[in-house]
Amino acid sequence: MSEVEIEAVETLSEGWRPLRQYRLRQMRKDGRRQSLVREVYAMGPAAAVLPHDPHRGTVLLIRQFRLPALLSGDGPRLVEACAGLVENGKDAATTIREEAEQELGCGLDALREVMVVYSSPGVVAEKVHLFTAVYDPSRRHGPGGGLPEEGEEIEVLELPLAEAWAMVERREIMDAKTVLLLQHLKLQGCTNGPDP
Ligand SMILES: Nc1nc2c(ncn2[C@@H]2O[C@H](COP(=O)(O)OP(=O)(O)O[C@H]3O[C@H](CO)[C@@H](O)[C@H](O)[C@@H]3O)[C@@H](O)[C@H]2O)c(=O)[nH]1
Ligand SMILES: [Mg+2]
Repeated sequence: MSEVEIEAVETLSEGWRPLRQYRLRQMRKDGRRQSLVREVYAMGPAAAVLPHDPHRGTVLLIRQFRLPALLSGDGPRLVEACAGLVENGKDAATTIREEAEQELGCGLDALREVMVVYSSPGVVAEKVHLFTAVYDPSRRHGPGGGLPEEGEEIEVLELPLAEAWAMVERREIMDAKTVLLLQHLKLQGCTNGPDP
């Protein structure tokens, strides 16, 4: 008998993404088995990128409407790294280049995958691929803004890395993937590293 046995799966909701309830048997460390019921929001992978200009020490971020943040007493707009859901058989790198075009109006140069993180592993199956990228101001060819037909209204922010980090400390940036990427860049220095 394996460590986890799923006995039944029920789809509770077929909304934007399915919400499923799992009934399972799980082995504890002492060998005893316990029955559990767990609900999981069935999200696929996602990707996020923090573009930085090593010559000017700046980063590109976005500000967009986020209902869950509003419901938790913040928002209604959060400052975040550009991000998107990985769909239609694309890989994370292709997805994030397209999202950068749509949301930031910017082409990306060297792209580096620095981490893969679960965004909320107790509830959501989503893994987020976190990238840094070098950008040059000459690659900013449009206003960005996202897809109005999907309700997106995205403001692009270009800030010195030090100012973005000060916003984390003032709790003006509270999105986990964005904090991780800013911290990574702060630790490694806003330099122009080679492609992997
Ligand atoms: N969250 C959510 N989005 C919806 C829904 N219906 C439509 N959408 C739209 O689906 C699009 C998703 O846009 P992407 O750019 O692909 O994703 P993202 O919102 O930037 O992705 C980020 O948020 C996700 C949660 O919504 C995260 O899962 C992901 O990691 C990332 O942080 C948005 O236009 C959003 O408005 C809904 O019920 N829920
Ligand atoms: Mg997005």
